[in-house]
Amino acid sequence: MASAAKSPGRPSAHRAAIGRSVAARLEGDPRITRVPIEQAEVYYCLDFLTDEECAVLIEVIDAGRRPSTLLSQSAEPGFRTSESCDMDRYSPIIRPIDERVADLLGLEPAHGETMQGQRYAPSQQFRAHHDYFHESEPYWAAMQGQGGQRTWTAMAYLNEVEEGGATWFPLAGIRIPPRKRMLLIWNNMAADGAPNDATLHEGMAVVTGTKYIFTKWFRENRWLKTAD
Ligand SMILES: O=C(O)CCC(=O)C(=O)O
Ligand SMILES: [Fe+2]
Repeated sequence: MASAAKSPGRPSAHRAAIGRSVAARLEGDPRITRVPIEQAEVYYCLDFLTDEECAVLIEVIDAGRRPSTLLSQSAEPGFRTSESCDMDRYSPIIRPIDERVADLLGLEPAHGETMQGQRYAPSQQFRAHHDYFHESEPYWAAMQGQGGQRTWTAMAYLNEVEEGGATWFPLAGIRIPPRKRMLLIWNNMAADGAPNDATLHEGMAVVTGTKYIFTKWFRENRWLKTAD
């Protein structure tokens, strides 16, 4: 997930096809709006969650939170200071939400990694990074056997944040302030199926309040090992 490498990966017809089919599904959904930028495919769905779902998800995150981790060993201190929580996809609370996200995108739930909750207290942040894997990094060999590249990201905001905590895409030139119940969705790949550098994004530091989100990353192939 380091952001410095020059060539993060090669074009892929398979990923390009996933990109086209998800984009077509999102474009055909009246609840979804595309952010008007050319550099990347970014969409949002305003009231994806109910207030009740947000409240329960926050409880789950608070009960299971631990310091967030990074794949890349080379990140500087302070790069990702939030707390995270792996959410049990088979729990009666998480499963329907998890499957609703996959259905919205038209992707197999089995391609989705475990949903991750994130909590940011004041000053906590996740500095600019890509969600896709850099295919020149040592971790890539292992990732290929676990579903391959990350294609789409879906991220939900679970509360209003008093100040700070926007999701900033510095290369695409957009800054999304947290908005309770909203799902933000983007394609980490370019039209040719190669990683899209313009999807670089940052979870900006929270200034006042606490920020809760969940993140759902989808792989190009099946991520779940077991039949479900
Ligand atoms: O906190 C945010 O707004 C961004 C989080 C993020 O980029 C991630 O979890 O991959
Ligand atoms: Fe991210």
